[in-house]
Amino acid sequence: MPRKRIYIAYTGGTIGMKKSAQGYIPAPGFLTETVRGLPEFHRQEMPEFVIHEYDPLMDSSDMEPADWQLIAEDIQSNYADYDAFVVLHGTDTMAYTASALSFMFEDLDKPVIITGSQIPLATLRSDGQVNLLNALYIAAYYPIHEVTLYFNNRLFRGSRATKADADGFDAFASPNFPALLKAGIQIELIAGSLSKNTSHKLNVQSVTPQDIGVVTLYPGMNSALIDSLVQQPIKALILLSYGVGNAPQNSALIDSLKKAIKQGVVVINCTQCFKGTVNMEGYATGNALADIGVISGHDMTIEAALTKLHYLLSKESDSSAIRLQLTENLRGELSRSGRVSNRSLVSPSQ
Ligand SMILES: NC(=O)C[C@H](N)C(=O)O
Repeated sequence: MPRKRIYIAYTGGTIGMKKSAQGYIPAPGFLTETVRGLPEFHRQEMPEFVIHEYDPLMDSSDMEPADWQLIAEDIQSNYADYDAFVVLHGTDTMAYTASALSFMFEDLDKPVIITGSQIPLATLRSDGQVNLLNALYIAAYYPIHEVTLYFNNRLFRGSRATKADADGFDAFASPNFPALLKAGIQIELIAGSLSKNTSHKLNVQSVTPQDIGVVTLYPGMNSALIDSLVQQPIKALILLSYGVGNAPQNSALIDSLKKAIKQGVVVINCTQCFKGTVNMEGYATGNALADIGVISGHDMTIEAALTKLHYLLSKESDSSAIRLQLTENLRGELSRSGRVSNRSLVSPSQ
């Protein structure tokens, strides 16, 4: 069997960084040179690969939607020439990019795996070598045709992943969906599928920056804070509520949200809990939100909710289409399928 060909897009992040007086910084050429010197990467069993280094290399904390667009277009322009794609990326916003790319790639039928490391590849005890080596191996021999995130021996669905540990090697989790694959002594497929999705042509939906508010509720929060936020020219507001989607039964807060929804702001309710799902029918405190037209974010991560909003607000101009698709399962990002209660579709003018 001919060796698979993999395109590595090195965008930046710790994996290729070098120590400087200001701390770790990305250094052009350094990752490519390091990989060239590591014999495991060039064994006969490994796929062939090319490394394309971005200019400038970025710490992922500096990334913006324009960078998601750049990565998507880079993969699109190399799509026909490679069997799979590995994106080397900083860990800080890796889950945002993974979610964004999941939505932007429509009809993806090749693997796109995002990975990186907590310690630079060229540093002793780095997790970069195993992460990159396994990502390449899995892309070649266990091709799962979706956007995924590989870290610390697990492959996650991109639209389900979240950064879960700031300084540990087990830095990512997928709290509401099982890992697609686990790499132990054996490589074990769990929730992933090796069957091809489509034979359609890849379509990349562009995203443009969108003004989106994100608010975490906390006991004693002054509703004037929400009121002042919804006075801003925002198109959507992600409310990180308590438990299964509850907010205080404070009439000033409900009135602010109601006013925003009337003005066309899409308000989506995600839980601030690490795991679990929103169910606004559960308590009166959640019901009050559903009644005014707040949309359930179900069990989406905040990364998925934010990037899905970018995707939908860039693609659609009709607000009821946006509201409907937010509750639908587009890329495996939420557990509930298209079934939605009519109340969550109350249009802003009603
Ligand atoms: N481990 C890392 O890659 C963190 C780095 N600040 C980044 O996100 O680019």
